[in-house]
Amino acid sequence: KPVTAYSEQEASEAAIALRQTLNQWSEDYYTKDNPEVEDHVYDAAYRDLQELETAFPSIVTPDSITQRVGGAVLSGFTKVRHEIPMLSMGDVFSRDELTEFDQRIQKNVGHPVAYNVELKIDGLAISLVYENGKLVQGSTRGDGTIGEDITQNLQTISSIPQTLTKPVSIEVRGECYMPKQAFANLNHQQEERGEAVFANPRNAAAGSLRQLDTRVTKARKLDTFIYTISTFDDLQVKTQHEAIETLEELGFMTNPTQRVCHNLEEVWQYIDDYQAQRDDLPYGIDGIVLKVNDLKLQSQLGHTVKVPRWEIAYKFPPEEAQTVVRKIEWTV
Ligand SMILES: CC(C)(C)c1nc(N2CCN(c3ncccn3)CC2)c2cc(C(N)=O)c(N)nc2n1
Repeated sequence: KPVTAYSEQEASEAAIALRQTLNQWSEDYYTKDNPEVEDHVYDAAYRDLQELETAFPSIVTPDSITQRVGGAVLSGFTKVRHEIPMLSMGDVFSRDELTEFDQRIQKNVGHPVAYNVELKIDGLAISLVYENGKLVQGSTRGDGTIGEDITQNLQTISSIPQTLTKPVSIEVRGECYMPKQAFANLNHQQEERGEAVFANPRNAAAGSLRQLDTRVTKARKLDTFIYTISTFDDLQVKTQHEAIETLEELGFMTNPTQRVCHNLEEVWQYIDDYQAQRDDLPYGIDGIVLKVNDLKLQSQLGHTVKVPRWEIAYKFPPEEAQTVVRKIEWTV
């Protein structure tokens, strides 16, 4: 019915219902292959919500899906202090060094440990803060202690939930990256426009996130993999593997390749598996990350000024650029 036929109360109720439907459809769109509804159905409902919110500005809520679109042009980025520093990662380049790492851990804790092994996504680290399940702040890693507030830019990334499935207050961290195909299309477009091309997907992601015009960020097809819960609400999580499963349950995009390895043989297998698949992955990786899986052991091992003692990155040799470019078909 025409929006003029609504009372304010009816408009508010209709808007709430539309938001829930649109959020569900949007969630399905990014988590399932077969989106539940046709685009035109989604667009019609989106337009209905916009009409209601335009006719009744008082019913607009900050988490409404209509508020996600980029539109603000920021004058600059305010600084954000990370209460829990975003640590660096030790990295090694040989299996012998990985063995040394494992020996050091076993000596320290007095017994063999299981590792959660993850791909090292070649993007840039971000932090997301939620209060009662609502996104309140998003920031870059910066120097690990002071980052930049890029909340509005992060809100344009569809895989970052505006609202979690549970009203928890947590801080999470992960990697923001640009998929290889989006990177190829962007550089193609940059060339067409006579603008500078980006050297690699990580630079393209960084440049897209540090945009003062959020509409540009929105157009850049960025994505995320979240891998850490920094502050725990009353979440019952005992291992890194469970933490990532919990992140997925909360509505975050997580990387599906994580694997618990009970010894280094299983780690070598994971490395062989993913070094072989590297060129075919839709996103860039520059190695793998080993993390002591048991969270109590992690805190027992602690960290040095900059680096946790309980994790290590094993870096792959740089991939030859031409193989990456050759693999990707230009889309016009
Ligand atoms: C939580 C810890 C500290 C163990 C941690 N830290 C990470 N990083 C820290 C250093 N970072 C960094 N960035 C710039 C300069 C220095 N260090 C960039 C992220 C991780 C990055 C990835 C990834 N890329 O896929 C990952 N699966 N797990 C991580 N886990």
